[in-house]
Amino acid sequence: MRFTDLLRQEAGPIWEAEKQHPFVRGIGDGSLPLDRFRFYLLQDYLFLIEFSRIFALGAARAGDLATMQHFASLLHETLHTEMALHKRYGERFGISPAQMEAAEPAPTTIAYTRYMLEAAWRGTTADLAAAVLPCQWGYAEIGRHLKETGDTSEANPYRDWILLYSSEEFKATGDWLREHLDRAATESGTGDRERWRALFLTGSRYEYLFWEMSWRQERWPV
Ligand SMILES: Cc1ncc(CN)c(N)n1
Repeated sequence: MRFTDLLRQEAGPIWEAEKQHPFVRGIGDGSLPLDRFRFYLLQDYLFLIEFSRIFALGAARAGDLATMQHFASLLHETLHTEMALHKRYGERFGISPAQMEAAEPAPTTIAYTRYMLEAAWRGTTADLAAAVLPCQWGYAEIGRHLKETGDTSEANPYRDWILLYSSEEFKATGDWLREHLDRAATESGTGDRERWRALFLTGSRYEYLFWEMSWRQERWPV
């Protein structure tokens, strides 16, 4: 069994809780209140800016040209394809990209992005892959799940979200990160694999928390 399959198996209950989360279900059937999606959109825009820095670090750290190219294309996809989706949704809400960029990050957005950035900054490109896999692989899985079970008609305001995250192009980004981590796992000892396991599980929990934050429209208490 692939190392990343073992990680996915262990994180099963967390990933299932994500699929059952009212925010995710609401995207799927289009019932999510718009103010909750608007909150998510701004936080996710800020999230993606920090997320992009992680891929830039991956490119800088890469041990070979092919790995550098993969991280550079992940960086490009995030900055140009994913963020373009967010900008289009922003337009529908009458929010400009500059306003999105100036939004105040909520506690969970800061905690999650800094958690990943720290792992990427201190570790190897395999550590980086373990930390970001729950994002790329997780969104691809949720996107596919919602495409299969949800409403992708024009009536669903979140249709474009579902279509992007269920696309083959998006799935390929997570597939490559999995291969990168699996390759490292075959050449590493228990200590490394344990660290990657912890990064993957904590990342998965933060993914859940991000839905929860958006559902509750989390704010600083004081
Ligand atoms: C919180 C979160 N996690 C993952 C993704 C997919 N890159 C995202 N846009 N936002």
